[in-house]
Amino acid sequence: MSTLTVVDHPLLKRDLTLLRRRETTHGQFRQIVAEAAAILAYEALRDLAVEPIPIETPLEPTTGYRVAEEIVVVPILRAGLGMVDGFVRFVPEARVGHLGMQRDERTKQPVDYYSNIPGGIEAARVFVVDPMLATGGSAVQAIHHLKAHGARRFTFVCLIAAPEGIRALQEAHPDVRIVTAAIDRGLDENAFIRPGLGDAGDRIFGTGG
Ligand SMILES: O=P(O)(O)OC[C@H]1O[C@H](OP(=O)(O)OP(=O)(O)O)[C@H](O)[C@@H]1O
Ligand SMILES: O=c1cc[nH]c(=O)[nH]1
Ligand SMILES: [Mg+2]
Repeated sequence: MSTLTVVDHPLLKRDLTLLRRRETTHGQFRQIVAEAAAILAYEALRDLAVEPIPIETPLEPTTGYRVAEEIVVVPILRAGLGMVDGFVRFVPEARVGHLGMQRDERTKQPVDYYSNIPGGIEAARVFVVDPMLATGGSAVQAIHHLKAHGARRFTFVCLIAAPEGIRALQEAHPDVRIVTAAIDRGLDENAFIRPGLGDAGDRIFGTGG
């Protein structure tokens, strides 16, 4: 079974509180999502492989380290886009793929509308980012799609997960590590996470009225 990490950090608790609050503007929301994503990235990248390299300080030769793995970050559009900058600030060499998916409001099933996956993904560490893991349908389908492109090593990074989404993702893809800032109570009749933060995409981009 995959590992599930709930990142416990005081700044993340503060950020999540601001994201949940109704009165937070979309400008503030976007900035806070990026900051929270950076804190999550710090934890998600904890086991990144590094290799020793010889370097010279101004005083003498010594041994340094460089990242020894290919990294691919894949946001699930739209809302996942809000997490990319926070994530890649630690790994500027990462490639970024894009997967466009939108939940059908009636069926709650994800509908694919875009895919652009970088080559060489077979050997890469793939970090799929999306603020919300609700039913899990979007995450499950995204990872099926990436596996069909040859990807093998995954971490799914989100801000808020519902227990239903965690179960669905773990059942469909037991090999995928999940990193989240919070696990909420559950889904409502519209498959929205409660207490949640509302529609993440609309709140990041200022859409939805
Ligand atoms: O776990 P699920 O039940 O699949 O729900 C989660 C998905 O719903 C939201 O995207 P949405 O479909 O609202 O698209 P958007 O990012 O364009 O707003 C969210 O960003 C996830 O991708
Ligand atoms: O609570 C939810 C569920 C799906 N998508 C969101 O943006 N929020
Ligand atoms: Mg949305």
